[in-house]
Amino acid sequence: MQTLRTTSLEVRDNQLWILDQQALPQQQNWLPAHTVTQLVDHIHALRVRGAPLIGLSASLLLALLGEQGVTRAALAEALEVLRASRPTAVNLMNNLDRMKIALAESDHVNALSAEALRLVAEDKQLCDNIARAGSALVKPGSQLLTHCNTGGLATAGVGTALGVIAHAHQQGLVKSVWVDETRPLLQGGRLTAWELGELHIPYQLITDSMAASLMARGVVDAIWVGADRIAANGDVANKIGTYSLAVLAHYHGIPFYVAAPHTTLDRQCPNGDAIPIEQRAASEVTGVSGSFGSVQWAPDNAVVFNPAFDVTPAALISGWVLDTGVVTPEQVQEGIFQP
Ligand SMILES: CSC[C@@H](O)[C@@H](O)C(=O)COP(=O)(O)O
Repeated sequence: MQTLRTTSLEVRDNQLWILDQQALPQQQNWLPAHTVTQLVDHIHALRVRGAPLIGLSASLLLALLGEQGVTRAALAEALEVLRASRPTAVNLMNNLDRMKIALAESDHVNALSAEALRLVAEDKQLCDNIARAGSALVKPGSQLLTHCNTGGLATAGVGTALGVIAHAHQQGLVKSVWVDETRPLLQGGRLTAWELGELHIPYQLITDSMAASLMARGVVDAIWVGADRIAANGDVANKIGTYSLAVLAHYHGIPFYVAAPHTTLDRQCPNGDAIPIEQRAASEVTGVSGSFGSVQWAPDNAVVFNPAFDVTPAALISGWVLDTGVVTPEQVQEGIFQP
């Protein structure tokens, strides 16, 4: 396969490499993702993360394994192992459905490579389209708030919600960005803060619990988040804490926008209740770990509940900004996402 490089994925010497998103921003470590076991391990540990990126990494690895002569039966098995690596982000399943069709072709090796490269190129384009569509909603001088990480690290392009913010900033529309640190794994504090710094976009990092008081003070003009799955009724699963922001935005009369590519849509999923929510290890809540080591503050026997995502009901969303344009609440009510 040709050499390829995105912010956090690289194909070099016919092997896949990933930028370790758990070590960022203190360390920029490129790690091998040469086998299914390695990639699944990276995905579980969130070294590879973000809805679009998970799907793209899995597709590229399958294509590379095909080129290395792995049998069609073993590739089919690998595809299912990768599909099961994380349950909530539907981009993984949607991308792998396309890879499965390629795997069934007579020249499956070339078909897999072509499809994986197409998925990467498409994702880049989808991000650009989202950025353009979304920035038209940003008012001049805006102070925006975002949650988790939805930038170039999480996609093959400029990102989704963060892509909108970056594009709007280029147009001179953004005054500054409030970055939720995003407990428990700190994707905001580690990754979004780093990406905004690289892009020279003014930001202030806050703990998640500070968002309400900022809204009350009138210093948040709009909230922009990404999505891991959009159900047919418009309900959205995204990083835990997103729902709280939507409730707060509704109370304070602040627009709440979700930016995502069409690969995040699940028309077969009727509503948010049907979205599988990943539960994660207690250790993520009892302490924190990273390139600096790990710290535990909770008692050893602390009982923990740690859902990675929550569901924001469609009624709290002001607009779904897709690569195809902005979808309004009225259109969602009329069933635009229905199968
Ligand atoms: C463009 S990324 C969109 C979502 O995947 C993002 O908002 C999110 O919730 C990521 O969660 P993560 O657990 O870090 O993979």
